Amino acid sequence: MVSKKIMRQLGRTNAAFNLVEEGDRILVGLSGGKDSLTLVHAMKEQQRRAPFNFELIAVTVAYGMGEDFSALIEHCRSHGIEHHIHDTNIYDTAKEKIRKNSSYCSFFSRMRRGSLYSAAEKFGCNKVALGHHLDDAAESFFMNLIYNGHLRSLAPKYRADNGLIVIRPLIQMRERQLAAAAHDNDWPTIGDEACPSMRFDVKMPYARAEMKTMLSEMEGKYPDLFTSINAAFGHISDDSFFDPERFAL
Ligand SMILES: Nc1ncnc2c1ncn2[C@@H]1O[C@H](COP(=O)(O)OP(=O)(O)OP(=O)(O)O)[C@@H](O)[C@H]1O
Repeated sequence: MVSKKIMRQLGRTNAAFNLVEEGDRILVGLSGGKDSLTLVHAMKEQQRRAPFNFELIAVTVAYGMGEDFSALIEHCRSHGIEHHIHDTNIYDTAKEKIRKNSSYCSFFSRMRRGSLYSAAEKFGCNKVALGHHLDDAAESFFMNLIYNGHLRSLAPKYRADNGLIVIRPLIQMRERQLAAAAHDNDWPTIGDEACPSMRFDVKMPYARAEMKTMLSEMEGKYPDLFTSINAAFGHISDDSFFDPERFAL
């Protein structure tokens, strides 16, 4: 069961950004981690409660490295969640294509996103739901600020180049809330070891880990940090920066 608090926040985020709409057929990206498992259960509950109809299917992208998804398949079956494994050869492609020193994680993330989009087409879905949360949005924001010189985060909803709408229903929730949901329900979660980048002998993505540490130190000092980040992401004075395209005058 997904907590009332999560369901309430899901409802608020949905209402604010019009995420799920009548007649949608939504592909939920299910890695089997705590976030996407919570997402699929929360959306299933939302489907039961919504005064309008929409469809949900969960899809797991397999990288072609002999993953064992039997526990995840059984979990979905026993909870009445339509679930498909989308087979790919991303792992082999990575071995051939990846440039030296490029980030394995971002390579896999790009390839996986492409596969999720093809799966959405194959299953006739108009939206793709991802399990990113507020901690992800804050980490992305600071990574973009510090490493790329770009003010940028993760949108709750956007249209991809191919026309598909991507939604992030958990984007205003804390990672620890989602971890607690998975733990309290005893869901069989797949951890980071499932990411194929772990199989390559390269530097791990330190940047994100560093941002996590930095944010947790800041939160120690400013306990309301994430409440403020959530508010700030919704209050943007874009004419107060230096972007010539955004000057109000
Ligand atoms: N192998 C996969 N198959 C389908 N969807 C995926 C897969 N990996 C990630 N996703 C989707 O992309 C989102 C973001 O992926 P990311 O790798 O940042 O998170 P994650 O740490 O895998 O999250 P989770 O706790 O859900 O596993 C996930 O929440 C999920 O919706």
